Amino acid sequence: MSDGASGRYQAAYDRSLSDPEGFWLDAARDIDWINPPRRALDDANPPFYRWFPDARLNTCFNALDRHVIGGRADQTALIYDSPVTDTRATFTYAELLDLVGRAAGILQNLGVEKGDRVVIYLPMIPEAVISMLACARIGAVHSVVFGGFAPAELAARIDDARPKVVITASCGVERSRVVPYKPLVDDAIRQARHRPEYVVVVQRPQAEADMGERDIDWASAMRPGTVAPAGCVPVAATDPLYILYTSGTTGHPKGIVRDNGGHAVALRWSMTNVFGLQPGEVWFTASDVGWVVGHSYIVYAPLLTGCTTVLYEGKPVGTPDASAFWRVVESYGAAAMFTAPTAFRAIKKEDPDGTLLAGRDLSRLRSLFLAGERLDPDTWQWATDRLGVPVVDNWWQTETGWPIAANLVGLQQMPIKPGSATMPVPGYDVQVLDDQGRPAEAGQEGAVCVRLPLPPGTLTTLWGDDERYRASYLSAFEGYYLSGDGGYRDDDGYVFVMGRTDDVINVAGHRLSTGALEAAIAEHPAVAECAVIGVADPVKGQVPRGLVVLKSTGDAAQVDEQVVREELLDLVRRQVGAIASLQRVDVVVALPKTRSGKILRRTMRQVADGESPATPSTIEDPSVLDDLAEVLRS
Ligand SMILES: CCC(=O)SCCNC(=O)CCNC(=O)[C@H](O)C(C)(C)COP(=O)(O)OP(=O)(O)OC[C@H]1O[C@@H](n2cnc3c(N)ncnc32)[C@H](O)[C@@H]1OP(=O)(O)O
Repeated sequence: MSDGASGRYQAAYDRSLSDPEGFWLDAARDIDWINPPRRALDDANPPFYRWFPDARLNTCFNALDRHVIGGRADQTALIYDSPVTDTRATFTYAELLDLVGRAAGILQNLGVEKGDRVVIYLPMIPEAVISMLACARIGAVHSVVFGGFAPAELAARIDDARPKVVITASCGVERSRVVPYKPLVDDAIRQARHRPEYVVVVQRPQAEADMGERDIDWASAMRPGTVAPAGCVPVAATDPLYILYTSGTTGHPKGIVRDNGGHAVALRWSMTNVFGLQPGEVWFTASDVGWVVGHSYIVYAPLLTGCTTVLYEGKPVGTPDASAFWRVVESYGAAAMFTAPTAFRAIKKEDPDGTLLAGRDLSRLRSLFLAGERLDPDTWQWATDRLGVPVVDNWWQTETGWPIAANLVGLQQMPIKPGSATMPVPGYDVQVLDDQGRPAEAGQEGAVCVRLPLPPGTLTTLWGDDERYRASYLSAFEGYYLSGDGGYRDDDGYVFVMGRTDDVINVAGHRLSTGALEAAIAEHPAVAECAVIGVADPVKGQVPRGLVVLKSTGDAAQVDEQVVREELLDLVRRQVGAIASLQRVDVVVALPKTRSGKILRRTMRQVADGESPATPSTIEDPSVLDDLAEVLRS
């Protein structure tokens, strides 16, 4: 081990694995409990572990009420900064508590009770934060769906979560267009088998929505005096706080279940020990509340810590230019910022010399954190040179909810190695395993796994599907959580994560299933077979590319290939969403497959990325791959 992995970090890490009870019961002291935990881990039913099994709390109380009671009533809790609507607003802890209490009261009046689900399909507006906390306040389970998903994807989530209420807005505002959300919700409910009882609508002036019988106007319902604020409903630490859907290898999304108690303890601990933030400081995460980074580090962790959090409705470039982030950091005196590498690649492309930083006072910024996809060394170097603060890569997933590997600047900053997320975070016993499940040598690539039990705050199961949870994550290697990412650890124990080992792709930090994109393409009547692969892109990391084989008989045989290509691009946008837009579609004669019929997507991706992979020994017909090489490399 290098000096970097000694001292405070190593002591905390070792204790977290040798004495998880003591470690996490100590961390739990930073949370206000109704019944404090006497035990940390319940391991009576492996592989289903539960944290703080005898404790009760309310997550919203910890995020709001206790700060108001404890003297932060007049401190800004939330800053809303929206360059796309030219709006800025601030909410103190007392104001946010008042709004959340009223929103929770509305939900209760609509019959939402502890354990009921509420789907939230909102853009980056304060009502998104208010709605999440309102659910937490009454013990309801929220499921936020990213606004870039199309109605069919929203419908799949509605059918799985079976919400009593959907909360939406009349529209979202993108860089160059207004996206009406309400018609998308109406369409999704038409497509879904489950019928939510009510849709609560935040009307925005950029595009007002038509209201129907089941629709409730947010502003009228929230008017002071109209609704009694709801109090905090006690829940078990093991009760679900939220479901967040993520892409798996098939088209059917996986509902990650997060509990209340483990989540509150882990996020509060991470905010100070991983990210180095203290109560009262300003924190800026540029992501979306529809992703786990938004859940954990726009909403819950900063508010559980008593920080001020920035909710930014804009882009890194184009709203209005590549100085947008610097303006926000300067305006609010952010102590740290968190975003995805793709955002920095976009800024670097627009302003390679960082000229737009000139004259900006970023003196309060101590660190920049980047996660959501691999941080390439070039982008790390560019950000480090321009900002002059530690640029900290951290690796984690929707499933874990908080970092698995990071440079823990709050606990002990370690030397940075570009391309590495640094060391495993306390609580995570990270192991790289070879095909046979044996520990890989230092420097040898393998499957990045975490020995069970996972620490508090990580997924407890998949919503309504324990068996899929087991099959997806726990069956590859007995006693380990399979992350789905490949990578290695070097001689110093540093973790290098290189990318997915399955058919999940990462486009601009958005995790997408090639299966979902292929399902959309397969709906076209002229398509006989198809494959989607993620190919390297200098800004978005990866972009999806389609390869289709057309039917050779019947009406479909007469189609114009160019027309089909355009229809397929449109079909994917309509079925999955704009974030999944195919970079291009090629019509090919055949797709390379194994003798058992599995399409060789990984091999095609490697060829498309300019690599020369060995032809797999299981290939059915090597000439198919040879014939495709030119198309893939084009
Ligand atoms: C560690 C755990 C995790 O991994 S959690 C996931 C972390 N990932 C992230 O935080 C995502 C980071 N990426 C981003 O924030 C964006 O991609 C950034 C970098 C800002 C670029 O945004 P943008 O230029 O819009 O490109 P994009 O590829 O995201 O979008 C493509 C098309 O989709 C649209 N879109 C996007 N968001 C929405 C939305 N909320 N509602 C409606 N539409 C949306 C965009 O407008 C864009 O459309 P178009 O193709 O231009 O017509």
